[in-house]
Amino acid sequence: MTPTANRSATVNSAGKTVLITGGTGSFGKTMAKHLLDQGYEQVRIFSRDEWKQEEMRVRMAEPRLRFYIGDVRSRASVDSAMEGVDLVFHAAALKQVPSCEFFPMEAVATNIEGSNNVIESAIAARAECVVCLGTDKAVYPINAMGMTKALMEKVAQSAARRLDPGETRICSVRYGNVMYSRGSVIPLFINQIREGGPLTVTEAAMTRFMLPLRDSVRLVEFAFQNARQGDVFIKKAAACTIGDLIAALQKLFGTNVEVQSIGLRHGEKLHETLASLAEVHRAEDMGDFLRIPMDDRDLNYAKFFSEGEQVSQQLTDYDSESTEQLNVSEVCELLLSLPEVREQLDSWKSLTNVSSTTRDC
Ligand SMILES: O=c1ccn([C@@H]2O[C@H](COP(=O)(O)OP(=O)(O)O[C@H]3O[C@H](CO)[C@@H](O)[C@H](O)[C@H]3O)[C@@H](O)[C@H]2O)c(=O)[nH]1
Repeated sequence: MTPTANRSATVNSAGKTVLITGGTGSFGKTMAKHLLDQGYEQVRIFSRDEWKQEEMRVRMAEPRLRFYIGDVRSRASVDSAMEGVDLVFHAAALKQVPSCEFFPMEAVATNIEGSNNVIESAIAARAECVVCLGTDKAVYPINAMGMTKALMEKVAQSAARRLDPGETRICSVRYGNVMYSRGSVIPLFINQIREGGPLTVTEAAMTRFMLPLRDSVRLVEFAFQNARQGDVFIKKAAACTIGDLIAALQKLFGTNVEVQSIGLRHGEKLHETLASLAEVHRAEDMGDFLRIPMDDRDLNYAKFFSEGEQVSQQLTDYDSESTEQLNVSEVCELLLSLPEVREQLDSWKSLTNVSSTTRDC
């Protein structure tokens, strides 16, 4: 990989309309606020849950925000929100590993067919760019969530391959665990600490990439500013073990609650991979980001045979075991940079009168 400078094309937000599918989730809410701050003309939130939309409407009280009830599984409902849209951030998905294991066809319907609906609708409406939000679990996938998100990338690239220059640009991003996202382990552990334990650990040696929500917004923004047809972007990220995450939380909250081992859940990996060796080989190093270009050969493989790719022996997968590892103090620092964790700590301190904790990590 040869590093190139970060290119951040300046984006003219004036007069632009953005559609965010799954817009009431953690990513959607943060991205919507960011886009409004950037001066976008209209931000459309597309999702299934009217109550979450109502909450967001009241809390943000912003006339440039528009709400559309719909489901990516229904092309008609996507089409009705797509008219006049310039940029699409496709975040709607089934993301919980265990539930996708038990209901794989639901994951197929939302993550694959739903993504196809969003992409085809955007192309038909002549949108400028679609960014599909993916996951590290799509690389060497072993669970239904990762498999369906891997196929979302393939659907995006097959559409990208048939488009002409000047038509809608289709790209994807992959990221690892978003810290404090809904249903994820950090809010779960904090809750368990507040209730006096036990902390349920699957496997202390497991590693996960740790990405603050603000970095997922940066990644998506970087993607639409820099995407060429069919690209996949990742943001370089540090990782830590789940054991160190627990140690950091105990340290911050000044507790020593019992830790109970529950074993790996269905479809879990010990370590996650953001880019496979073959992808690292093709990737363009863009500073904090990697661009993985799509393989744009057509079906006529024979003519490329003599140019077959050689993968260097020195390269490895870009995974959560070999990336930069955070120690307990560094995990504390990262946790303290999250407003949600600081809020939890403040209320915990006022409840317990514990003055120990935090800033001495
Ligand atoms: O009670 C628990 C629950 C989880 N874990 C571990 O904590 C880590 C993180 O778990 P979790 O926050 O549930 O995330 P993942 O299962 O890794 O998947 C998340 O991260 C993905 C990106 O990699 C997203 O796409 C998914 O939506 C999101 O659920 C994993 O190692 C789990 O084994 C525990 O130790 N104890």
